[in-house]
Amino acid sequence: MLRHMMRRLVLFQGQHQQPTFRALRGTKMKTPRHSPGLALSIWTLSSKPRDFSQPNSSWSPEMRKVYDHYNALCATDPENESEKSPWMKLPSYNRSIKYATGGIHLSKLIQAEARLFTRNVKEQGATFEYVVFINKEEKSCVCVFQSGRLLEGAPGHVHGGAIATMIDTVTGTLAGFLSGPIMTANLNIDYRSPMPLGSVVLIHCVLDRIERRKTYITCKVTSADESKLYTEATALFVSISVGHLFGSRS
Ligand SMILES: CCCCCCCCCCCCCCCC(=O)SCCNC(=O)CCNC(=O)[C@H](O)C(C)(C)COP(=O)(O)OP(=O)(O)OC[C@H]1O[C@@H](n2cnc3c(N)ncnc32)[C@H](O)[C@@H]1OP(=O)(O)O
Repeated sequence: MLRHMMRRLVLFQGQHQQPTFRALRGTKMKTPRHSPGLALSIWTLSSKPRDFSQPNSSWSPEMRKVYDHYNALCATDPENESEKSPWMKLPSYNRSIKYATGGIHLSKLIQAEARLFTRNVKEQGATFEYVVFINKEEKSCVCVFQSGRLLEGAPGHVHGGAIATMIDTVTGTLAGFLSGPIMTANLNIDYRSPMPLGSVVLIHCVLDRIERRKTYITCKVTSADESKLYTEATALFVSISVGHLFGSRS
């Protein structure tokens, strides 16, 4: 049954689509088309998992302020309803499989105890608090990230591995949004200044280019007011078939 359901995963290509999923009848898995168009993966069942990117009591006033700023950009102007905002807030689940409609059911069948690295601690605010906003027209995104006390590296500062995790997550989210199922093939990071623990930073990512199965993303991490540069990175994601994750490359 599981194999049958996995076979029904297909890719959906369409400019300016909201991240909703649609039942398709294809039985063969397809690899994504490699244009900068937006691509989303789909399953056939439907259900709504918990969105971890909603504001919570651990958020500092600064985190809330920046979130409110980008959230407002997502709203459609009531005086010009025909013009939809290019910005959208992405939901955030505790397993990537849950992005697919029906994924909440599959997540109970496939390694039910597994959790996304960045969403695996119950205590709010202790590790990674973040929200990703995508700009569909610019093929870019901004992540508002507040680091928690359990992410310490150098005293009082965020661990470089935690920063790398967030860069991988946000560049990977943009690449996945644009190109469908992908895996990180290469990540280059320059740490420019130490990031204070507990601070709110912005992770800005933009599509550099897509070449065949390769999606290249560039990334900058700055302070919330964008005056200070913390980190710069480039990332390469390679499109995969779902079979790549389940032992078959067909
Ligand atoms: C609304 C929905 C939004 C979506 C919302 C999703 C949200 C969800 C949140 C979580 C987001 C987390 C994102 C984290 C994602 C990981 O962290 S993934 C974990 C870390 N990565 C891995 O474990 C990958 C391990 N490596 C592999 O599996 C394989 O090496 C790869 C990367 C799939 C490539 O293997 P392959 O498919 O056999 O491809 P291959 O033919 O070797 O290479 C294809 C092309 O890529 C090039 N290439 C491959 N590797 C490299 C490399 N290292 N350097 C340079 N070039 C390379 C090749 O030269 C080739 O180039 P061309 O010939 O086309 O020019």
